[in-house]
Amino acid sequence: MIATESLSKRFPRVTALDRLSLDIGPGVTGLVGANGAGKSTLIKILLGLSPATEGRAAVLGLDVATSGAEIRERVGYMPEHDCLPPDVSATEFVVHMARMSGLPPTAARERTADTLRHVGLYEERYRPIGGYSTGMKQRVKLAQALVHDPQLVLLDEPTNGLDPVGRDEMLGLIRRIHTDFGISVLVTSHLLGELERTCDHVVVIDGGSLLRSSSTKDFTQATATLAVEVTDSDAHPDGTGALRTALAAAGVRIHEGTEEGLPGAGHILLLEAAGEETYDTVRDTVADLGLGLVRMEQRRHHIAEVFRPAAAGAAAAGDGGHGTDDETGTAAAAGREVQAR
Ligand SMILES: Nc1ncnc2c1ncn2[C@@H]1O[C@H](COP(=O)(O)OP(=O)(O)OP(=O)(O)O)[C@@H](O)[C@H]1O
Repeated sequence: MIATESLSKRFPRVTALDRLSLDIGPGVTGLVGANGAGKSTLIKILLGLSPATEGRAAVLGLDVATSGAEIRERVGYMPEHDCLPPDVSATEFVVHMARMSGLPPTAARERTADTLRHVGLYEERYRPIGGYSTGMKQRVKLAQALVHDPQLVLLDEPTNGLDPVGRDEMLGLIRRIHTDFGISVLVTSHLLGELERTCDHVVVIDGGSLLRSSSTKDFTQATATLAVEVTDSDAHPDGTGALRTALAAAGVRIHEGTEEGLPGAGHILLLEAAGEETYDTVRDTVADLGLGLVRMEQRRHHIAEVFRPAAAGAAAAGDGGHGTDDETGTAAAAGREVQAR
């Protein structure tokens, strides 16, 4: 779908993209990076709207340097910033955009009705956009990107300014663009966590350079790590410490990593699960010590944790689904930590 080779964009005072090489296939791909990481610059180059300083890029097999118009015919674009005319209705605006994309009048009206219904704006479609909420405006921007039935859409920060409910709804819509219509998606965000739920593949950039590109599954793969939390007792006022010593004596490997920032951090032991018998060893050891077992669960990575220093070498870092803040840090902060290692 998208391929770049040593792509750079230099402005007089700043390098927005620095020898970026990417290969993005079909499906939903997240492009994550902090403000200023170079996401919007990359999108503008991919649309043929802004020339690269050096390197090459192709979208749907078309060279961005020579085939900008053909690319824009086949690709939808949802810009980051508010760019909607306040005095016209969603229907008028989206029909206009469909006509601009080359659809004949009847097809433009039909596609507009279908697309506005898909983004959940059917009832309000005749009201002027100026009276819309941020969430509704984002939906209009999404509708105009989809109306000409593109093969690929580039969505620049579509969840910007939305409250948590609006953000979840937008992420659901984005997912369905691919599942319902087979349209591939490149979606940018500065929030690592929201891409984890929405994307098949995640690309992380910082300072215009590639930090990592891999499937969401690889980012978040299940690890053979057990998290164990126990109560203290009169005999063992530091239950966690007593369990640590006893398990180490029983030959269980204990990870050094902790779960900073998570509820119960400091009381949770992270162990290597060598097999089924590790579960039995933990259960028996907890019982022998007379402690209460609060929980024992296998851990998964969250994307954000891939970038935490504590995660280095400790596949341990992770969360079983209770309380990791999906928005922990930005890609840039994360990236700097990665680079620092
Ligand atoms: N036309 C321009 N002239 C000069 N510098 C620019 C221009 N466009 C972008 N930049 C700079 O290039 C860098 C990358 O900007 P870009 O907008 O691509 O980042 P971004 O990841 O999309 O961030 P944001 O989410 O804030 O839009 C920033 O330092 C920005 O200030």
